[in-house]
Amino acid sequence: MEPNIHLNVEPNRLSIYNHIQLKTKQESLSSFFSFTFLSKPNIALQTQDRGSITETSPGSVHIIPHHCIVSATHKNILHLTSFDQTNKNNKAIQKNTQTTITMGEEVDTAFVQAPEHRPKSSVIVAEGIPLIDLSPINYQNEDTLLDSSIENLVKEIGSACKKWGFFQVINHKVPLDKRERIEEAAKKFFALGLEEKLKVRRDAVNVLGYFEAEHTKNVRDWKEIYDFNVQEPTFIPPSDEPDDEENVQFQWDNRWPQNPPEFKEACQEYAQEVEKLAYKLMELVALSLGLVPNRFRGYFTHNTSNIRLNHYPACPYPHLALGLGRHKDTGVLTVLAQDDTGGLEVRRKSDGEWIRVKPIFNSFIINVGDMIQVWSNDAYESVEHRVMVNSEKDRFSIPFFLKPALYTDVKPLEELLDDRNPPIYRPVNWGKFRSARMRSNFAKSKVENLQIYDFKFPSN
Ligand SMILES: O=C(O)CCC(=O)C(=O)O
Ligand SMILES: [Fe+2]
Repeated sequence: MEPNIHLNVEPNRLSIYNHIQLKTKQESLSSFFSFTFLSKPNIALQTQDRGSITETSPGSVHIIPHHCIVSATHKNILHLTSFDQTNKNNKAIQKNTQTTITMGEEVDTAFVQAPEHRPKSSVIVAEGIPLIDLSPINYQNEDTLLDSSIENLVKEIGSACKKWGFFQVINHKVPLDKRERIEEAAKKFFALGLEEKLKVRRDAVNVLGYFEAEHTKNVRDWKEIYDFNVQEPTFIPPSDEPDDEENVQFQWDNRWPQNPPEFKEACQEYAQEVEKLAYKLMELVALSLGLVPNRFRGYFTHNTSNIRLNHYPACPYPHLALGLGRHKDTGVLTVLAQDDTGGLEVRRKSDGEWIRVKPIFNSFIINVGDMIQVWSNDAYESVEHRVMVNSEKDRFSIPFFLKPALYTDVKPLEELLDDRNPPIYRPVNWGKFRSARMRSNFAKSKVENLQIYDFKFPSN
């Protein structure tokens, strides 16, 4: 019987990658494929029976069993021959079917990280970031926290902020149903066709909405996002000089999609709950620095806090790209809900290793942003983190970014300073800092974007 090659070409949704399933018709053990690669290397061959992957080089020939999946990470011209070997009267008969196919788009180099920033194949999860139980604050009815009964909790928060800049919390009082509702709404939104999502696309003027081309440190992230602001609509500009160009640059209105219909409500209800948690955490942070619990409250009257919905699609080259490149959060504090896929990595302060944050059901990941670093005069540092992608599963996450009013001049807090601890930062105008950082997220730019250390006084 003549063997047949069945080609089943399945382009990836982002159309960067092709998988081709090859099957001989009769699937007998004596049928094989032979491949000749005429173009670039980096085809992965995966035989379904053994699941092994072989890297190949141009021009090589591979004979493999009757059923396999070929994945190309570069544009490849592939000459395929399938043949059936049967032994008739001790004579090998070889019947060939030949096909030539072109498969795989080029890897889009915009997504490719420099070798030193690519994910490692081994992942460290051993000693994770601290897990903190917030139940002690749930017994308090007062508006602001009372120091005495939560001494240990305050210590735990302080030490996590110092050592890691990151921790996870449980028993946080954000209702699970509200979280599940926004997670569902996010999934439905991202599942819409691109044309639909582009109706609420962010641009250089409208800074909120959908965006699929975010760059971190000049490399494109493997993700799509949707941003909305928690507080609408008062925006008091960064400076009161009417001619200051920072004042007119951006349009801050939320841009709600029509679909799914419950999207806006799900987002707003969740935002209220997670915002309450963020303020409680700020009280704990204040206490841990020896400040009065409501020390930070005033900065958030006209806050610019926002929520981001992140969708990281499965990626055909997770060894080259990142869902989100290494970065520090610019705001005050981040409260992040990640799903059960995993992928967030935190730079361990003690040795610079990347540590994977293990997903824990119904927990939140909290991290210190650049503004706490400045207020605390470096007692608590904003720590680098990044997101790995994988080739099998999409990942969703929802960070809430607590951010002050645009006009806030953030500077080391007087109460924390003395002769031995002089201020190491000059004031950072939040609105201007944020604008400068946002401009760099749209596309590749020639200069490294503004960082918080640019505000440090020169050391002698
Ligand atoms: O998706 C994540 O786990 C992290 C997201 C993040 O770090 C960010 O959006 O700033
Ligand atoms: Fe982040």
